[in-house]
Amino acid sequence: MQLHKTRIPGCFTIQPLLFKDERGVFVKTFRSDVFAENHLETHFPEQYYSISRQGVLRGLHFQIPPREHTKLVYCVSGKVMDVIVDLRRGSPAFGNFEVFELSAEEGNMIYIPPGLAHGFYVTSERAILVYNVSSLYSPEHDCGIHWRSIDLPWPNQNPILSERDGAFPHVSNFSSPFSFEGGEKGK
Ligand SMILES: Cc1cn([C@H]2C[C@H](O)[C@@H](COP(=O)(O)OP(=O)(O)O[C@H]3O[C@@H](C)C(=O)[C@@H](O)[C@H]3O)O2)c(=O)[nH]c1=O
Repeated sequence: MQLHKTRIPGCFTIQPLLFKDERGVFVKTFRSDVFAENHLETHFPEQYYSISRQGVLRGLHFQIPPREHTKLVYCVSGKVMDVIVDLRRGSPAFGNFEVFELSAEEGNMIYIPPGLAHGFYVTSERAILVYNVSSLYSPEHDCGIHWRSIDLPWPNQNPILSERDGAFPHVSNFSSPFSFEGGEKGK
């Protein structure tokens, strides 16, 4: 399992080992010892996955304080263009975004600290994304910003969206409740 820093402090890409043989592939997606050694979150009380078809865009989502959480995200079928945006006031990367390709073939993962918005666009025929989150779902704290309010290189300007995602505020109308403490896990 290899961890790589991104340009957004506290956000990492993680490459697990892929054991391939004639049967297929074996992938270990979480090791609490490796995460603890790297000062990453090890407590993930909820896990879930979504299945989406090509052209679907989900995001850009986050839970606000006091129910903010870390997400560990990976793709077990297909591939997606995955994006994060730093919403932490005082962060050296405040307002910046990063774009990654997550794919079942690569088995790569992204570790997203609290205060980052997350979303993705499905580039394969179908994609299954798995999430581990460090606190329980709270509908009252589950928020988002509009996907088009950040200058992201979306491959499609007319994606398949949920009604909720289409109604999220523009980032300029969103008063961020997140601040960068400089002591984020993984720093
Ligand atoms: C996220 C979530 C949703 N739900 C419910 C609410 C709703 O009825 C249904 C589908 O929810 P959504 O439309 O929010 O699903 P979706 O748009 O796939 O939401 C996800 O988007 C990506 C980008 C993320 O980063 C995830 O953390 C999550 O926010 O599932 C839960 O019960 N628990 C949860 O943890």
